[in-house]
Amino acid sequence: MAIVLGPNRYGKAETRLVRVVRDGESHRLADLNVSVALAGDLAATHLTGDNSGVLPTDTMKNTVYAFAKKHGVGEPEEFGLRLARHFVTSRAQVHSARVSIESHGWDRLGPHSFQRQGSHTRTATVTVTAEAEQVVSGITGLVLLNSTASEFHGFPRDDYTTLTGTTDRILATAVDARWRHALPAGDWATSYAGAVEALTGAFVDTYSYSLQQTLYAMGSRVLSARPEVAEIRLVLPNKHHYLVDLSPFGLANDNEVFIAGDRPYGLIEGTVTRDDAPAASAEWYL
Ligand SMILES: O=c1[nH]c(=O)c2[nH]c(=O)[nH]c2[nH]1
Repeated sequence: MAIVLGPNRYGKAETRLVRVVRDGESHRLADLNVSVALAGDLAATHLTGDNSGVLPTDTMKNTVYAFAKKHGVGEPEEFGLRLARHFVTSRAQVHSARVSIESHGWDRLGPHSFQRQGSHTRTATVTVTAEAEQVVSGITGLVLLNSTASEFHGFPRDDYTTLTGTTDRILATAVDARWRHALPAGDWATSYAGAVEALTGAFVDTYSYSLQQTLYAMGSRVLSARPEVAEIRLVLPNKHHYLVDLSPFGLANDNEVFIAGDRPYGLIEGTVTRDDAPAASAEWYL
């Protein structure tokens, strides 16, 4: 009996790329999850650890970002073909390249503001006792992004601070909001639609120096627009987008190519309330 190496491949999975195209004031967005898998003459590394034919998966990731800058993204099929052809034609050991792409769609809210397509969830929680009824409405998973008009600087530094301040960054979050009604809304559908419009409108309109500032603007806009809402609680993950350093490849990156971070993320939480808001039921505080 002989033991032999069967089919194998390797690559970098799930490179999260956000490419901003800055057409003057108006921006466009590509948001991809790119997985590369190469196959070919790869026996040596498996059998003896000889890596002379093993293009690092780190290089594959860099290629995704560099190509996004150099050539743009275009349709995912086009971007995938460009990458796969590159790996097959540039390395003799690589006989096959598979590039799989998930492309997340975004709807436009403004020149540099977007709402991710897909599901967000409307929520409603009512609490009834002999004394009172409380209605809490909400939304979760509403993903919003501004590709500019966001800065973060002026923060304190200590021995562990490495973050550099920025005057132009992507600001993105998945809105998780709950608001309690002071008055029965009468028309719950109109109330909900108006609250969501206020949340997204404030996100779009606020030139942001911190996600905390945006949170307060969003909460205030809901209270201003909807007299029936007494108080709103917002939980906003800061979905970080890291600027890719393309200088090793001789490429500039003028806020065009980003790594969409996964974890960890900042989590900004806050309540915006009316000073004359009626008392909440105990459940609101749990
Ligand atoms: O809007 C922000 N608020 C923060 O508190 C913070 N902290 C951080 O590292 N980046 C950011 N961004």
